[in-house]
Amino acid sequence: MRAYLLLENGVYFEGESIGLPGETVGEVVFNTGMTGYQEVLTDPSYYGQIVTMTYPLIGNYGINEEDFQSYKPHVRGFVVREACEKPSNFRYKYTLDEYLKANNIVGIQGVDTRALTKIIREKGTMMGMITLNISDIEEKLKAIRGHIERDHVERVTTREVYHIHGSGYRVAVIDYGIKTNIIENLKIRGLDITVFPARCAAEDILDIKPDGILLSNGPGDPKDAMYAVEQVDKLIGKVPVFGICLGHQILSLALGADTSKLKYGHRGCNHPVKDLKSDRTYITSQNHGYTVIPESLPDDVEITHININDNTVEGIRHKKLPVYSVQFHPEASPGPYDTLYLFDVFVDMMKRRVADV
Ligand SMILES: NC(=O)CC[C@H](N)C(=O)O
Repeated sequence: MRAYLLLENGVYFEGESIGLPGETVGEVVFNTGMTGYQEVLTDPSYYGQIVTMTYPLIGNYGINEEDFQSYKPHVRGFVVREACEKPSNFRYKYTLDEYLKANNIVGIQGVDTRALTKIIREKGTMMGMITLNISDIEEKLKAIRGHIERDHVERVTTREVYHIHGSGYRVAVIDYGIKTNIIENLKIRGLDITVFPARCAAEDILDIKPDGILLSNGPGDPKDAMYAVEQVDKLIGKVPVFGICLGHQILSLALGADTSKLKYGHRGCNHPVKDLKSDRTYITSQNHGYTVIPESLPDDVEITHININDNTVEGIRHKKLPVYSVQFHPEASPGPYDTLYLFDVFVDMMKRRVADV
């Protein structure tokens, strides 16, 4: 079946429908990972976005039961050059097309994803639509341009508080749209985990007497989650706080800094990030469209990591309090394990604090 990807500037691409044959509107972004499409599909941070993969063959190792980053796909739409119909992998359970169909995700293949990516790189991220016909293009452009969403985090956060028993330090996790592998990395370290919804109150978190607090990744503009910023502000200085991606942005806002939108974001598995203290460069997994403005950081907060490609802020730390965060994804999934040690830094902070008290 024929399908189209229509961009808000009127440019469109013709292709073939994959997944649910239908119509969908979202922010069109690109991911440069050569693998990891299953993790990308199910990462809640992509909620509301039509994701295009720049690697031309997607689905070649299928979809398995082990690599999901949440219980369902959260992308608004999926764009590929070629969707592989005959995957080959011992873990493979579903083809990409089967998985998209089973989860009502609209997709398109046969798109010149290189040309599409060049447009986004030149003009910046824009809204778009996957649709089965473009006969009434003006109407569709109106729908695309008028599409506004502001409650991304509330759509993906947990509804209820839940607990995962562990024998180690007690960690409160605020779920803004958390990826499974972040929880997995806390579990591996034996931590006792309580996960709270995004709209939880700081008092409820402090009630469980946590040894540390983790602020998760999540979708959308951090400034749409000012309710979260207000609560995090009350938590700073109480116990160690570790922020990842959206958690890093929310923490930065709570510390008094400001954020802005990047032209086309960082999404992929090979973004070089320099740890300014050790002077080492790590290869990181990234998925973000917003960034912390360096000049806006208060004096008592220092930049710990920068992106080597564009010098944007990739990590911060409070100079006196046990508070730090990173813009990239130390939990990988997809991507390299270079920065898993950041979870050990968190455990160390809790250890030192407990020893101090
Ligand atoms: N992965 C994330 O947590 C993304 C953070 C935020 N939604 C951004 O796009 O910048």
